[in-house]
Amino acid sequence: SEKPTPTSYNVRSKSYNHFLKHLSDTANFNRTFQFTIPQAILNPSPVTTPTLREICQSHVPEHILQRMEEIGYVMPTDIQREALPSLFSGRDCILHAQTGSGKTLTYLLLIHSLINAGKSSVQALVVVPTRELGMQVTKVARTLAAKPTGVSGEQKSCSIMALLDGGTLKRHKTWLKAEPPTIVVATVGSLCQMLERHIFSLETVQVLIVDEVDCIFNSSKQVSSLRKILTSYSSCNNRQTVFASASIPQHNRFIHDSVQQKWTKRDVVHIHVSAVEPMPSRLYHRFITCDTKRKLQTLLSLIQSDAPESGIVFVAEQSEKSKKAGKAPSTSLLIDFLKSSYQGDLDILLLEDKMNFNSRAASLLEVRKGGGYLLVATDIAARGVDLPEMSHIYNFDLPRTAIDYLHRAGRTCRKPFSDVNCTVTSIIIPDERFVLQRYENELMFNCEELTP
Ligand SMILES: Nc1ncnc2c1ncn2[C@@H]1O[C@H](COP(=O)(O)OP(=O)(O)OP(=O)(O)O)[C@@H](O)[C@H]1O
Repeated sequence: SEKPTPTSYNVRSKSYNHFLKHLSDTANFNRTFQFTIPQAILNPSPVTTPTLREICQSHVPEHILQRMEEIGYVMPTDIQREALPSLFSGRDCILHAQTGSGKTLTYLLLIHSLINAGKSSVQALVVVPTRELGMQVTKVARTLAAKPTGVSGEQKSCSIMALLDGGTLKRHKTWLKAEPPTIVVATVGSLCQMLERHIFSLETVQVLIVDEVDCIFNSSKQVSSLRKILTSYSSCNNRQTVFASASIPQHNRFIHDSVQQKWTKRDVVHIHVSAVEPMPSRLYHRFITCDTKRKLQTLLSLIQSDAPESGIVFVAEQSEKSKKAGKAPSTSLLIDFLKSSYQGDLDILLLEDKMNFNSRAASLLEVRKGGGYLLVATDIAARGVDLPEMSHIYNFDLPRTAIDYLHRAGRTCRKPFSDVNCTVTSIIIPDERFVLQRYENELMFNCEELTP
């Protein structure tokens, strides 16, 4: 008998349709080639998109479906439409789709199709790379699990624990002993600590999600812990495993490794939406060149002329060399400069790795209140954080890699079904033009030059 092998689906994007149209034009013009495109591709019969309810109907409990609609999730995004049937069939899955495409709701609906809130055991685990993303996933999960308005009933709603770096593990220990939560959202470090101390086990976990999986596998600090979680503390045969990210470099290699290393089962399915368009098409990319000394002033002029609804100014983390030289970090310089020179209405906030956890949480709480702020941040804000009001991204320092560019840019354009355009502007020195060009080639986008 044949062994099942990984499957890869590429969901056709707009550009691919353009390509087909081009082929068809060429074929009609140059008939001697007898080149025909099947009618089913050229004129596909109109298909009505099923609603999220229709996709989830026989899998997800009714109160969750009601709640989902109450929040405003009615029609599925592409990744939800493509992935949910495979997920409900029980297959392990790699969710690979643009930033802001709705991967979180996709895996939360899977979780609700599998868990039983009446049972007192940890049944679902979501592993994330940062505390910030963990806080956000927990919030979305709790919002979805809350009782819909007007529904009283005796039904027990599931409890969700956030087990994140910087939290008080003592309180979690008591909670886990008294009544284990149904879903745990955890950062790799905190989870491993709990598992190593035998405070809880993954024996009862039916579904394990790893969000921003490439980010975790890229970090030498986190990778060995994640391997232990996937293979020593649990087995892929006893759970359904889902990996999610907008970027999975060398994904064929990654899928191969996932099977070889037993992170997933052999028949893992790779669902890749918008394979030829890695970033949302509503994003407008620009760059402006100036010398290092003019960067602050250039940023200020841009902010004043753009008047963003909300924006993030991304700054590189301070290098060891600069720290040793006793220099102030760029984040502090930038915050001081903006506070003293910016005359507009936006609140200026800071989010960086070296802030203590309470200050980080306070900054995030502030930005989640809605628009009207300018967040100066390191790449800690670049992964997964969902701020739907965000209209402008400024790369004060160019990201280190094309993948980092993609995730920074992806903090905008986060309203599915919206046609509002958002802008990413990189402030570069002349030598960096070549680097930005490389990102443009790799991510297939076009960056327009602004003249000062
Ligand atoms: N079916 C839907 N209808 C309307 N809005 C949706 C739907 N699904 C998700 N959203 C909204 O889309 C936004 C982006 O979703 P989400 O944070 O899950 O994106 P993501 O794919 O995880 O992005 P990233 O890769 O950046 O983490 C959220 O504000 C979410 O509420």
